[in-house]
Amino acid sequence: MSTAIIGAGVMGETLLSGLVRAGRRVDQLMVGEKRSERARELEDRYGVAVVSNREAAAKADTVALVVKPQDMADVLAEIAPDLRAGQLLVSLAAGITTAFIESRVPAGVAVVRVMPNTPALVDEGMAAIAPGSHCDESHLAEAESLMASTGKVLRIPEKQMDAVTAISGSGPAYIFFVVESMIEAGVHLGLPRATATELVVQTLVGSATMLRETGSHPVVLREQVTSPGGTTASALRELEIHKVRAAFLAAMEAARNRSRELAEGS
Ligand SMILES: NC(=O)C1=CN([C@@H]2O[C@H](COP(=O)(O)OP(=O)(O)OC[C@H]3O[C@@H](n4cnc5c(N)ncnc54)[C@H](O)[C@@H]3O)[C@@H](O)[C@H]2O)C=CC1
Ligand SMILES: O=C(O)[C@@H]1CCC=N1
Repeated sequence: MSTAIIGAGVMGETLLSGLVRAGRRVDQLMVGEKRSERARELEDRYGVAVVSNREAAAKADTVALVVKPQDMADVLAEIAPDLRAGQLLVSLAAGITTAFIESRVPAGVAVVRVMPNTPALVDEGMAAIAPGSHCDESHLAEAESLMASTGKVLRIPEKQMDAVTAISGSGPAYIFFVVESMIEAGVHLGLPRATATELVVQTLVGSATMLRETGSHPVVLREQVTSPGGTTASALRELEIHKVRAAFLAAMEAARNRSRELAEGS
């Protein structure tokens, strides 16, 4: 089964590298990429064939669309003449609905909408997938196997996709923001930057591993750290006073709303 990736920026390369690591034959992969210097970089790095979008659409069994949401209509208009019924089109773009895609491609092309995230680069990705209206189990299973090469995959109804985008799609950026803030705070407290960085990163990895391995609720894990009248209680009080919880709610609502707007092409 050959797979084409159209749009090989950050997320397109993340998918490509994951497929290569998972053992997909490079001669069964191809890339369509607008920027020629970027195309050459990928040819050099992975030995993958870079072809025109139309050739990719005509030759591949599965076509992954990894261009920006704002570029999706143009790419679909370009490749629609080369697509055929039974082919699988997987869109990784935020906001873009399966209905948007289905209305621009030949009838019978199966469409799956995916929301991946960048930890896929280290095979710890979280991808959610939702079927379009001409999708059967084999199409969904193929999309699942594509994304499973870089991490976990969850099947969801498409109506949850904007909320999922706000959580796991954009989520790594929130975590990196928290990490950056904690490192800066460590430097303010007088620690060398390298020390602060090592402390914060390992604290993050350890806490994430505890969440995954114990399956305990985060409130339980937080309470275990919070000694009565101690340091953690003092810190958490400040986080509440500064409305960090409310800020997360507002931030994720903004991301969800932006995902909805992207569907309208803005
Ligand atoms: N970066 C991330 O963490 C995530 C990104 N996504 C989605 O992935 C998609 C791509 O995002 P990024 O990789 O971050 O953006 P990017 O800007 O790094 O990559 C987009 C690539 O598409 C190429 N491109 C644009 N028009 C093209 C055309 N007509 N034909 C061929 N290639 C074309 C660009 O040259 C660029 O290399 C977006 O739709 C985004 O919503 C989804 C989840 C996470
Ligand atoms: O920021 C964005 O629009 C994309 C979608 C989710 C993560 N990055």
